[in-house]
Amino acid sequence: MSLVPLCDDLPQFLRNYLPNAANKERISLPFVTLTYAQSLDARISKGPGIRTTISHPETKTMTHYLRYHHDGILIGSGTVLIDNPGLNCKWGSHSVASSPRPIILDIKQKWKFNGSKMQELFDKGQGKPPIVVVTSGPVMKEEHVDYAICPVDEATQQVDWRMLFEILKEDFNIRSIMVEGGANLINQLLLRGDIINSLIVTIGSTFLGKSGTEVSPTQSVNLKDMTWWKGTTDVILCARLAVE
Ligand SMILES: NC(=O)c1ccc[n+]([C@@H]2O[C@H](COP(=O)([O-])OP(=O)(O)OC[C@H]3O[C@@H](n4cnc5c(N)ncnc54)[C@H](O)[C@@H]3O)[C@@H](O)[C@H]2O)c1
Ligand SMILES: Nc1nc(=O)c(N)c(NC[C@H](O)[C@H](O)[C@H](O)COP(=O)(O)O)[nH]1
Repeated sequence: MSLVPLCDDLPQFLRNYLPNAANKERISLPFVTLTYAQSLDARISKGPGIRTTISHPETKTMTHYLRYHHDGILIGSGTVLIDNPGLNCKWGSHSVASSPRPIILDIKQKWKFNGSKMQELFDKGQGKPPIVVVTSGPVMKEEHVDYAICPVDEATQQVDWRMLFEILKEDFNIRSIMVEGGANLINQLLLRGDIINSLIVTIGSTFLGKSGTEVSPTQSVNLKDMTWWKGTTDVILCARLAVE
C-alpha cells in the first residue's frame, strides 16, 4: 500500500527532534526517539491482540519519514507477535537502503522471522533483516537474523536499556533508534529521560475505551521543549523528557 505525500510543513516541524550528525558520533549511546500513536484516552490499541489504526494517512506517512531518519526501529515481543509488522520505510525512494534495521526485543524467542511480513519484505528486497535481542546464544538460529546478546536482570528478566542501546551501537553500528512500542516498552522508556532523546506522539481524535491497551507510566513525567502540529484529524506532539 502506498503512502499519501508528506505534509509540506512536517520536515521543518520535526527537524529539531530527529537524530543529527552532531550527537551521532560523540557518545557511546545511539540517539533514541520514542514514538507512538495514541487515542485521546491514552490507548494505543483497542485491546490485547487487536491491531488498531489510530493515525490518519498523513501521520502514517510521518511515521515512515521518521523510519527514513533512523538506523534501527525497536519493538517489543507483544507488538511483533500481535501486529506482524513490516517495519520498512515506504517514504522517499522506498529502497531497502532507506529502511531501518528492525530490532525485536524477544528474549524468549517466541517470534519467528520465517513466515513473517518482515521476511516477505526482505525477500522482495524491500526491507532489512532483523536483529533479535536475546540473553545468551539464540536457542534457535534463523537464517539472515542477527542476534544482540544482552544480559537480563535475574529477578525481573528485563534487559538494562542503557546496556542494550550501547550494544546496538557498538556491535551493530546502530547510531539512531526509533522505539515504536508497544505499551510495555513505552511505559518503561517514558521514565528514561537519561537515554531517550526525543518523544514524538501522534494523538488521534478518537477514544478507544477502557479495555484498550493503555500508555501510562508508573509515575508522573514532565516534558520540556514541547511543540505541536495539527493535521486533518490528528495532532503530533514533539518534546523531550525532562530529567528530574
Ligand atoms: N499505536 C501505536 O503506536 C502502537 C505501537 C506499537 C504497538 N502498539 C500496540 O501495542 C500492543 C502491544 O503492546 P504490549 O505492551 O502488549 O507489548 P510490547 O510490544 O510492549 O512488548 C512487551 C514484551 O516485550 C518484552 N520486554 C519489554 N521490556 C523488556 C525489557 N526491559 N527486557 C526484556 N524484555 C522486555 C517482554 O517480553 C514483554 O512482554 C499491540 O496491541 C500493538 O498493536 C501500538
Ligand atoms: N504510527 C502508528 N499509528 C497507528 O495507528 C498504529 N497502530 C501504529 N502502530 C505501530 C505498530 O508498531 C505497528 O505494528 C507498525 O506500525 C506496523 O508496521 P508496518 O506498517 O507493518 O510496517 N503506529
